[in-house]
Amino acid sequence: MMTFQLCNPTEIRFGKGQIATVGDLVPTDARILLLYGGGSIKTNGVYDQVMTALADRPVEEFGGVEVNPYYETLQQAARIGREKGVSFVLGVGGGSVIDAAKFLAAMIATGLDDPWDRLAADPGSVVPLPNGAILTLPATGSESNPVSVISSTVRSLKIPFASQAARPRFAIMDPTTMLSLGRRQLENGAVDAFTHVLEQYLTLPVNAPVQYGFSETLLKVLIEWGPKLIETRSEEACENVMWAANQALNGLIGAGVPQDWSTHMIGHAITALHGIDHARTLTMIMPSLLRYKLKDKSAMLARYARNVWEIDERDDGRAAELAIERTEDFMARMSCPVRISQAGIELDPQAVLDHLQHANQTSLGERADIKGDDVRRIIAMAA
Ligand SMILES: NC(=O)c1ccc[n+]([C@@H]2O[C@H](COP(=O)([O-])OP(=O)(O)OC[C@H]3O[C@@H](n4cnc5c(N)ncnc54)[C@H](O)[C@@H]3O)[C@@H](O)[C@H]2O)c1
Repeated sequence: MMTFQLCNPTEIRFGKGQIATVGDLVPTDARILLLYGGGSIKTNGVYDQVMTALADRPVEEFGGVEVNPYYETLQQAARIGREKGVSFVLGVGGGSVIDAAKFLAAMIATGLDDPWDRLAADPGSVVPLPNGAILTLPATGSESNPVSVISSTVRSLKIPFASQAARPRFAIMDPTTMLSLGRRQLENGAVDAFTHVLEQYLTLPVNAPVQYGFSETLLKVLIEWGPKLIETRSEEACENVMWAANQALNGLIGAGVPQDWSTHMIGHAITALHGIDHARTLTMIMPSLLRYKLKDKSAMLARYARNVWEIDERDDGRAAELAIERTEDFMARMSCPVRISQAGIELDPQAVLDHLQHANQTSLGERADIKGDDVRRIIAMAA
């Protein structure tokens, strides 16, 4: 196992009715900035639940955070936050809003009107305001992890920023908030969580049976309950997908193991260039990337084939191929594109490479050996 440090101080409150307890979690002297997105929280009752729970507390609001949140919008929110003397940021929404809340907490703390370069250079150098999360869409794990993925229109970039100090103080996860989600968002959520597990699991094998066993359970839960969630939206399905998506990216399964993230970095470039939903950019790239790296990843792919897909095949290479086929089938069953053309776009590989260059992501993968020409070949395979 590789050495690791793991500290996840986010307090989780999971289950129906937990939003009512948010007042116990925000410091009593806090001036709160409630951050939200397109307004679904105002029609599905979540906003009312939050405001009722915080009825006697000073709350400022900022709505309109976009899907794939824009830095330029957050600059406006930061100005308001500073003017109003905000001391706590509460993100209520999906991964976009929660990423935005964490990043905004750092932006306000810098005291700068344009802190992009400072935060891009070293996000951990800023002690952000404390923040909390009320999750309404399970997918990203953002509610208890240190990452914010932020887009900039001015820079035409979408990049991740990671700061341990930005982890939310608490994450409230009420699976009943998922009942107002559209089918596409549910599909996206389940496959996004699925790819998060794969990017931490399908790498170089090390001595990590705990992490691998946990990953395999999460994958099996998502394979079973993802389609059930779409078909039934049952209470059980909402609970299982919400909890699996959180556990998929809260630091635990990635501790002590090599990680890949190349599909995500290419996917971020595709969203920046074509505005495609995050999860769908992953499914259109990942099967081809796994095929391209089949040899390097064959030991873990073969383990995945046997332990997750129950493929009875003695030859590792063949088992790996079959596991990729099953992965692709699962993504297609979740109505996600597994080829770039299925998303109706023409992707310019050079534009993707330029994005990766600007984002300082020129050596991808667990071995840092996926370079520009490899990305071109993967995109050609995924066409
Ligand atoms: N922080 C991380 O570790 C991490 C990991 C993966 C992805 N991301 C980023 O997260 C973003 C995607 O987040 P997401 O997939 O959670 O989706 P999202 O937050 O972008 O939300 C998608 C849509 O669902 C709507 N929505 C949210 N909750 C709803 C509800 N309960 N009812 C009805 N509508 C609702 C939103 O308003 C939005 O229109 C991307 O920018 C992606 O890059 C972050």
